Amino acid sequence: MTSRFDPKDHLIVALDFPDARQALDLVDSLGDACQWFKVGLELYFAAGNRLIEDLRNRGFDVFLDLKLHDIPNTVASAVRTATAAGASLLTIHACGGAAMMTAAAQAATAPGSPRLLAVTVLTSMDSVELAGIGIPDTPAVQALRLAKLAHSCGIDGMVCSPEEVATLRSELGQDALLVIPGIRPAGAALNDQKRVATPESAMAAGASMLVVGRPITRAASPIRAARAILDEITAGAPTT
Ligand SMILES: O=c1ccn([C@@H]2O[C@H](COP(=O)(O)O)[C@@H](O)[C@H]2O)c(=O)[nH]1
Repeated sequence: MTSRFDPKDHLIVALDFPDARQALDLVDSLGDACQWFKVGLELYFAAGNRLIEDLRNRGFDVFLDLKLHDIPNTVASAVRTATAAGASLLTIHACGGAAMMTAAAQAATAPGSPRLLAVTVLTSMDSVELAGIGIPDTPAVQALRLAKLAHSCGIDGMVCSPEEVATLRSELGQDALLVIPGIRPAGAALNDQKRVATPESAMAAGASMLVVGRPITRAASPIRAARAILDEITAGAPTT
């Protein structure tokens, strides 16, 4: 039996707020339109595991975007303690290398562990910024290199920009979990994002899930913005 496509399973709203009250006000304003919420560094430092528990108690799924990057032992230990928070997804930085990612993957085999996502090249970076940190390749080349490395280390999925998603999908196969920020509806402000695409084109290129922050959270009507993006997700999703 095939399960019915529901665009809510493919949209993660980034709760980039300085405190729990503002984050939960936004969540409340969306009603039941969205199922997944991302807690990043700003909100986690302010609200911690209690907010994750609160979101879970309301029936939502949580993506904890802490982008862990340290020596293997420290990252593996952090993955173990992060498991207690109850998030379903957790990020590490792929540029931490193979030993770090392998240790993280092993730590995430315990029951109740989140699925791990390796961040390849931040969507705010272009070739000039990569050159500035000593990487002469394009973001596309670097993202594919890091995604393959993460895959070989047993990491569940990858974060990349919409510009790389088609290549990663074809190289890593249908089972790879490709989670894509840098999403901007046509005409939306780019803010600090450099490698972007619309929700519809990111889905058509093979994205598993889209991460959207400001185009929803800073919209005059967050729920209207979220519904428009959900419609685009449906329009871009493969029909088979
Ligand atoms: O490469 C990356 C990795 C993570 N992010 C996060 O996604 C959201 C995007 O927010 P917008 O407001 O839609 O730009 C944000 O929380 C980032 O920390 C990313 O943008 N790029």
